[in-house]
Amino acid sequence: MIDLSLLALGTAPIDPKRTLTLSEAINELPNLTPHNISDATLSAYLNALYAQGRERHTPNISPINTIFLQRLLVQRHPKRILEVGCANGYSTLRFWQTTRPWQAQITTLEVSAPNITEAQHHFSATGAHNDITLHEGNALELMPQLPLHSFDFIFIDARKIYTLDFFIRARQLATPNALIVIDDVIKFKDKMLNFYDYLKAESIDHTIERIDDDEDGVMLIYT
Ligand SMILES: C[S@@+](CC[C@H](N)C(=O)[O-])C[C@H]1O[C@@H](n2cnc3c(N)ncnc32)[C@H](O)[C@@H]1O
Repeated sequence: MIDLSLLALGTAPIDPKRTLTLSEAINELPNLTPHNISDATLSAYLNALYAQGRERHTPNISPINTIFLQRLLVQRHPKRILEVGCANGYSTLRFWQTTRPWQAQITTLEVSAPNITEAQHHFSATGAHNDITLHEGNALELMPQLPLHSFDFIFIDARKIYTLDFFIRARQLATPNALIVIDDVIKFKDKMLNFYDYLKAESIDHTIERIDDDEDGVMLIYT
């Protein structure tokens, strides 16, 4: 388990109990250009987006996983991030929130049309659209079209049975010394057994971080 006391980021704390609805959060956006959205306002917006996602059973990264990933980003300062599977854009916006100080560019891939529409809406509402590029379609087809060796942080969180296929493509897109993070590797291990077999067969070093008690865990692979 992760020691919560180690996770302070120096940003507004995540309070998943905050009771703003998403429309209230949108109304709270200050009358500034979206790019100037404050971290506290962005946090309130994202807490509301997360709460709405829970109601709709959107499988967003959990609050503790969010903090874990944000901490990784702060440690590694990636300049070009690739995400496979953004759903409503929650995790993408958390990545953006964290990397705004050094203006990382984020590319995210999503296949579901309703999710694409929703994510684009939230990227625009927060002003993140200048730093986030959403490619629409099947990541298995999109990834080979992206520039090789160009992403220094890659987060894989799409259809679990294709984890091995995403990973093989991700390795080709990763820079030297990149970090590839694969979500849900404990909870859905049975859906990615060929991926585990591949890691073993290829002797690929990996570590698994157990994030919370419901068996949510991420795998970290350094290239
Ligand atoms: C677990 S959700 C992503 C959640 C998001 N990362 C978050 O934490 O906010 C998985 C997403 O991957 C998308 N997806 C599944 N298979 C995909 C594929 N082959 N290509 C692109 N997106 C895919 C789904 O439509 C879904 O929105």
